[in-house]
Amino acid sequence: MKTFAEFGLEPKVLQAITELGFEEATPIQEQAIPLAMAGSDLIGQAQTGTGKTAAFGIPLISKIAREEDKILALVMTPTRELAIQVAEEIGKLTRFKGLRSLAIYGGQDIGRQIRGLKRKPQIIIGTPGRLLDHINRKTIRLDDVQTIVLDEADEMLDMGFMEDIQTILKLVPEERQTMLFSATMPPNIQRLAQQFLKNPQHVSVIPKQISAPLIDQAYVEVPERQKFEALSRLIDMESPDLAIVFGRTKRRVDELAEGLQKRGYSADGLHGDLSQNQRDAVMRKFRDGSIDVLVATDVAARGLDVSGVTHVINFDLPQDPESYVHRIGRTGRAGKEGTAWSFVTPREMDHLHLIERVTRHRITRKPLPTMAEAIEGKQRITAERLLAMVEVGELNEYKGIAIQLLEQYDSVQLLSAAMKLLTGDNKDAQIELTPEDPIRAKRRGGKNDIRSGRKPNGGYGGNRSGSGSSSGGGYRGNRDNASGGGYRGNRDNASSGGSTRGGYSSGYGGNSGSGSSYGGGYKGNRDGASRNTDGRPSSRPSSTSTRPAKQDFDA
Ligand SMILES: Nc1ncnc2c1ncn2[C@@H]1O[C@H](COP(=O)(O)OP(=O)(O)OP(=O)(O)O)[C@@H](O)[C@H]1O
Ligand SMILES: [Mg+2]
Repeated sequence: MKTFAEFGLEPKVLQAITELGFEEATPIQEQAIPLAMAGSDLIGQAQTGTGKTAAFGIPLISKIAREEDKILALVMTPTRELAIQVAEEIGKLTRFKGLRSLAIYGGQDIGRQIRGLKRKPQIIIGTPGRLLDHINRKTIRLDDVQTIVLDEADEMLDMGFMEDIQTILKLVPEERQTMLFSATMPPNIQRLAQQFLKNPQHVSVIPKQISAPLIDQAYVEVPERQKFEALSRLIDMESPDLAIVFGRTKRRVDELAEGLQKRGYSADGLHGDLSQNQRDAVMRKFRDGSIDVLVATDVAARGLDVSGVTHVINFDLPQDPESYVHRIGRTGRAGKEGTAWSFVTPREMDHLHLIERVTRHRITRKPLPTMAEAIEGKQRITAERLLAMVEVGELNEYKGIAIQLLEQYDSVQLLSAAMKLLTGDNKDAQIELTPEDPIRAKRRGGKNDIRSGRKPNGGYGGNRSGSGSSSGGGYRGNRDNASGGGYRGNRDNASSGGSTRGGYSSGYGGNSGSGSSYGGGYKGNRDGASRNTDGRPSSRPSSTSTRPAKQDFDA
């Protein structure tokens, strides 16, 4: 493992890295940083949570001088939340160097962004739709850009982004460095690479299993109508510090968040029909721990890095295996362990097996948590809270009444009653969810396969639904229809199981792990899913809440 000092970085950048607490480079950083510093175009693939952001961020900022007053680097991300997060990380890395960076994404007041642009940032991190908007208004000019990064490049390739990205890339000088990063690199990435990259170096730090090694993956077979009960038992049993629950559609997410709240959980929902203010507020609450459970569509599947996420629960399986990999990758990051659970309805078992095949990982079947396990889990938490309170002390005001009560009642009886009150059992709240259709496994490969190069984003034979051609804009790009009319490519679902450990050694301090194995190409192709870009309200059909929620992406 290399230390960052070995990369020949300037002191101010090194200082920022130290401040971030990074001691050693992760494998992707070790491989990508020297190549990127040397100016190569790059395709970088490494498991979720292994520091790809810094792998491109460090070289990118190293190339820019503080005195510059033009946009010299552009990072594109598929979602607004990710743009914000990457901008923050770049902000931290440039803290001592004093570069200016700005996040540009849909849903935020454009006037505010224009004012930000007047401060002459050298680095822009944005979602494609809003970027184009600024380009068209001439508030952003890309004539001087020297470095372009597509974070979650494969995701950005999905229809709806491809054209925007092509438009943007064509506006950037030919003489530039272009880098693509993701944990998954379906073969169709090659198309974009051929078009826009020059002799790219491939850096792949992917062991045999594509999912991150520190994630314990399990699944539960559960009929659709019992899923909510299963979820609430699972949360009780596991008592996650922070959990992300993925639902297939916006409606699903709304209903789940509301149901969980009614049952007394501290939960909130995130999807693309919320205003950006609402989205920001939910993310803020989740990051600072004022909610424990984030219920989300795939808008939260890619790139988000929230420390303390111990559990990912796929309430609905994702449509494609890549999405599974990214969703569960919200836990088990930076050398920490995590647990992923997936709910699979009996008719979705084939789909689960597809995910297992593509990710080359067996997902362990587990029984539905029993009521007894759920109660035990809740009581354990209550007892922990109670004991923490004893530790803190400062109970003098309560001691008088406690002594009085103990004189009159049995101590076990009293404490049990207090525990019951504290546990706050809201199990009576009846929660009814609108049922979702099961996800069906699609054949991967075949003549429509993207690997054949015939269809840019074809996915497994023609799944990807025609999405709403909504007024003005609709979706661009071809995208075949998919089953279940009106759906646009939903792709969530996921399952998980079995403890997979070992393999890749992260190299972050304090994490066991064994040699990183490089190279294993992973060949899964993914189906495309549609989504609208931001900054184009017209392309977002109204009341899409019952559709699979891919359009949440971007901006
Ligand atoms: N060298 C390092 N040492 C310790 N922690 C690191 C190092 N590099 C990055 N990290 C931390 O690891 C976490 C994950 O990093 P990052 O978000 O860049 O992962 P990623 O590979 O982009 O994952 P994803 O595929 O999910 O987007 C972040 O909290 C980051 O600060
Ligand atoms: Mg990332």
